Amino acid sequence: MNLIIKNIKELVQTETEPRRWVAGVAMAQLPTIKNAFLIIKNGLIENFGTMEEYRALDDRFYNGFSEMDATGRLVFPCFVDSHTHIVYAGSREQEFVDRIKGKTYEEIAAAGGGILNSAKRLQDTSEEELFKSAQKRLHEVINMGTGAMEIKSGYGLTLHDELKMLRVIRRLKDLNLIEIKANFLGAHAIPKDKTREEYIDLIVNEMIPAVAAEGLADYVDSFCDKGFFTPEETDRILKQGIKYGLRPKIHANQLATSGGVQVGVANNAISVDHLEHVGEAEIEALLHSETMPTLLPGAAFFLGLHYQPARKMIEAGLPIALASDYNPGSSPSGSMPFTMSLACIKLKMLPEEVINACTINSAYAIGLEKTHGSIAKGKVGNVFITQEIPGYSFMPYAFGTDTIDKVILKGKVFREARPLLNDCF
Ligand SMILES: N=CN[C@@H](CCC(=O)O)C(=O)O
Ligand SMILES: [Zn+2]
Repeated sequence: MNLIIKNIKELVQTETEPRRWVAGVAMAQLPTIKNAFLIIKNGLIENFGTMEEYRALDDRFYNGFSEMDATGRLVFPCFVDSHTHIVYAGSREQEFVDRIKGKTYEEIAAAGGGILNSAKRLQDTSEEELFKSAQKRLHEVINMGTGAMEIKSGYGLTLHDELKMLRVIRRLKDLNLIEIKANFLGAHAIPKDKTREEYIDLIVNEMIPAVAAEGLADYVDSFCDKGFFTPEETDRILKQGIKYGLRPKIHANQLATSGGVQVGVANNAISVDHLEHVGEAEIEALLHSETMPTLLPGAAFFLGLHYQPARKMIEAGLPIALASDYNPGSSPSGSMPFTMSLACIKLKMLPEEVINACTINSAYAIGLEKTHGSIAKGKVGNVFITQEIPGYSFMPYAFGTDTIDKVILKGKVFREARPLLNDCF
């Protein structure tokens, strides 16, 4: 679809020179254009600039385009959510209540709850049912401004069920307008009926070759953490994934200083995610890498863990990406606006830093920095228009408030304007 958005109060995250990511002090710089226009043609960003520049254009080229007026509103590139687990069955609010009463996430997992609880439910659920519930979650997050995402397997834990999850992800990819990357997370937990050795052999010898044979995944993951997979086990799994064309993208250092960051970097992971436990050695390893440190403050918030040392990382010169970690156990929300608020409030990141972390840097974390994550000519026309708000810092400031008015995917309106509650009176 062809669309012109005019009179934009501020067009956020504009880009004229391609960037892979932004790091260190540059994270606090956010390019924007005030009083702007944006043109989307055949689903791609065709042009943008000031309204003055717009008036100088020859409008014969834009005959027949739909028009929108964004007076008082900001336009952002859609968020890229680079870490989710939205294919799952059932929910885990009983564990939520158990944690309120004092149990820890690790205690619940060790007693057969947690990931194993979700795996049991997923094994008992058909592919069709899984698809329907994941599709609902996908629509939910698009309405909150997400325009590209990564989805993991990891609640199957058998060859049959891991493939079932990945086929659901493929179907989501095929049937939706947003770009989706699939991550094979067989190494999420050890199932009860297998020893560690048996299960890791299964991942390496059967699951990875089968996933690759059907072309079902872009990435290979491992939950490299205390009580889950060791760096040595992770290294074996990642190397086998690489052999089968899957780039590593892993869970690391959520529960302890696990060695996950180093094993990820050593295997050229595209990102290492969570990072509650990060010290000098991890920062040093990341500084000399092409690996995007990805923070998931929603999981730290929900589990009551201490927050990631974002300031220390940025001051050391690192880039940071942020993602929702939408999953039933540690982050049952896929809201990128709330992720931004948490990162500002708890990680002490600036609004400019969180916007960079949720757009261009998270696009890099799923290999989409050339097509998503900024307003640049030729990139995919996935944008959202805000309600009338004072400026971009209002979004993370007004936590929990729905500040989005419309979501546009490839130039098509996905979410129509919804009045704010105030407008109803
Ligand atoms: N940390 C590992 N995996 C998920 C949680 C999975 C679960 O508890 O179901 C996460 O990213 O937080
Ligand atoms: Zn995760």
